[in-house]
Amino acid sequence: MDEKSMGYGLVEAGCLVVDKGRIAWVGPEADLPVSYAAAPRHDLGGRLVTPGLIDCHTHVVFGGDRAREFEMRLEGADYEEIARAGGGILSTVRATRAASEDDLDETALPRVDALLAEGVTTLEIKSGYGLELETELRMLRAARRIGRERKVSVVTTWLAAHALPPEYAEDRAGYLRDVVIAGMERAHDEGLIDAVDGFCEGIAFSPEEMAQIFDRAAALGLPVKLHAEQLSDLGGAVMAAQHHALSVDHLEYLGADGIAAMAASGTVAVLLPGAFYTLRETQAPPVAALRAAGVPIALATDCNPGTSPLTSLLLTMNMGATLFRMMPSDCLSGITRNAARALGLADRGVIAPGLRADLAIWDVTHPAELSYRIGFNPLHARIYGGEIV
Ligand SMILES: O=C(O)CC[C@@H]1NC(=O)NC1=O
Ligand SMILES: [Fe+3]
Repeated sequence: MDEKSMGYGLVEAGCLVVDKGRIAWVGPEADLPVSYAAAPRHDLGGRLVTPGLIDCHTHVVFGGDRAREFEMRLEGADYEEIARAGGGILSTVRATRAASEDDLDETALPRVDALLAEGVTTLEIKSGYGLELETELRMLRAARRIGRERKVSVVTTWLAAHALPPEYAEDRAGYLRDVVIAGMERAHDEGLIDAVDGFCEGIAFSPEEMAQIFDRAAALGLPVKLHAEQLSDLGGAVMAAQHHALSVDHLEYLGADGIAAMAASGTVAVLLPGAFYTLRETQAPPVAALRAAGVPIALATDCNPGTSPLTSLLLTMNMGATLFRMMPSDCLSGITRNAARALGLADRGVIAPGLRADLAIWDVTHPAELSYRIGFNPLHARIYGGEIV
């Protein structure tokens, strides 16, 4: 089977030139320009080279864990019983509010290291477990610190519109005004956020509430993205596309109007099979309709303690193929080119001259192995900004 015909864009017997952290040239070794003939060489032994992996949707910074809740669900407890027993998002909020920046950094690093071990070179990290200003800011400082402590690019996202905290149970408008919007302005002033997100769902925030937040984000020059149509179709994707969102994420219940709006706005569909799997959801996102409409499709771990305690983009690709029927070449694009697009990053995600030399080198005989194998990591080496790390 001709691998090129499977949409990988493979270059056989290829060669690439790295200069000052950027890709200077890429192509068949036989075509290497003479000017590079004397450059120092690393023989990769014919191994597969892909762009470095990009996890474009994670909640990897948080306090505590939800393992007991996992047991309760298996014992048959429903969402209400778990909430009454102090479970759910708000149990992570309590643990995160009680955690210092050091605690948040130290507990996130093992999760981040698991992702880097599979070739991740860019990582998106959201706030959203503070639901009050100081903790939201502390989460984001921990996220920025991870980008200094590890050879990885960290992109941060404001997600105070994740859930309504108990202290605002009777005052939604006050929470949006005094925490979500005022906090977004403060985080932006401190250079702590690169984008704004929200959870648009019956148990969280409405499209109308999210539109208020997105209007303010646009005034600050911040791009937006949205968790939408995960459990129902409230029209969040249509609203997000009307606000030129970088991406809309989850999308199990996305309808034709949302697909059309995303196609028109160039918004990326970020699919999160880890949450679909953990919640034992039965409604898969409309992958074929998204492809037919030309909507770029990305995949991400959605690493979070409640619905997707997943720290493997390789397993995420396998789930995208097996659960959502995506082709392995589309799964690979979903964690490279389209994931970069979901973050608004035009300088990575593809191996091309001028782009960052963020690369992953693999011990596989066929690119499809990256989606095919379950629980096996064939990474040979990770290259970040042109350096083997
Ligand atoms: O349960 C949690 O901790 C997060 C749930 C997670 N957040 C969201 O917006 N959708 C989800 O599945
Ligand atoms: Fe999420």
